[in-house]
Amino acid sequence: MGTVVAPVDVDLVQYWILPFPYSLQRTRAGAMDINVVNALTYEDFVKLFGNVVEKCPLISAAIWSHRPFKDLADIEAHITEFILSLPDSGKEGILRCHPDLAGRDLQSGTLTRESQEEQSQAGMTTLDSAEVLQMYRLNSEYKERFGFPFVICARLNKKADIVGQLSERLKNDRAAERERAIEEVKKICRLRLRSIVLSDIQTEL
Ligand SMILES: NC(=O)N[C@H]1NC(=O)NC1=O
Repeated sequence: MGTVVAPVDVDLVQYWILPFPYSLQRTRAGAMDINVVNALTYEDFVKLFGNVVEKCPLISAAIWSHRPFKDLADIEAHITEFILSLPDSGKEGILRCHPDLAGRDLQSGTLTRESQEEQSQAGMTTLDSAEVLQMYRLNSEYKERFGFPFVICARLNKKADIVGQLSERLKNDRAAERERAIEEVKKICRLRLRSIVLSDIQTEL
């Protein structure tokens, strides 16, 4: 592991991120020790950050080349740059890696851990049967229209907002909606990154 360089006015505490065998060190103020992240092999980096964009470990594998990172924001900036450099088909590919909200993966228990937590936080796991049917119909209509699933940062939206936005965004044209959905992917990514390295800090966008 690399040398730990800490500001003089903070204590470093050991911080375990399960199931990864690393103790990332952080300051009392919550700042990540970027040196520890920069010392990760690419295998471990991808294990740790591989799902910050849902089911797209290629992105963290790609941005590992940009080490050393200055800080968490720098990692995020490289992820954003990578996503924005993709052609439209690549951006739509990223969207297609996302599970529907309240969809088949949720019903069958096959969501990723992150997505399960997010969907649960947004109330998607406690819908009644009429609400599940409503989500199914809106998701199907959306996919039929755009060819990719409706994506929204579930941790920043409650059930009613999600239904409202799903209906509203159906009115967009495909290009505008692709960009809108990628903005949501960036928000999801930002919160996932923060919860990996700053799990006790309240986050806001
Ligand atoms: N479809 C969709 O928005 N999926 C997601 N959103 C989110 O915050 N987590 C997800 O899996």
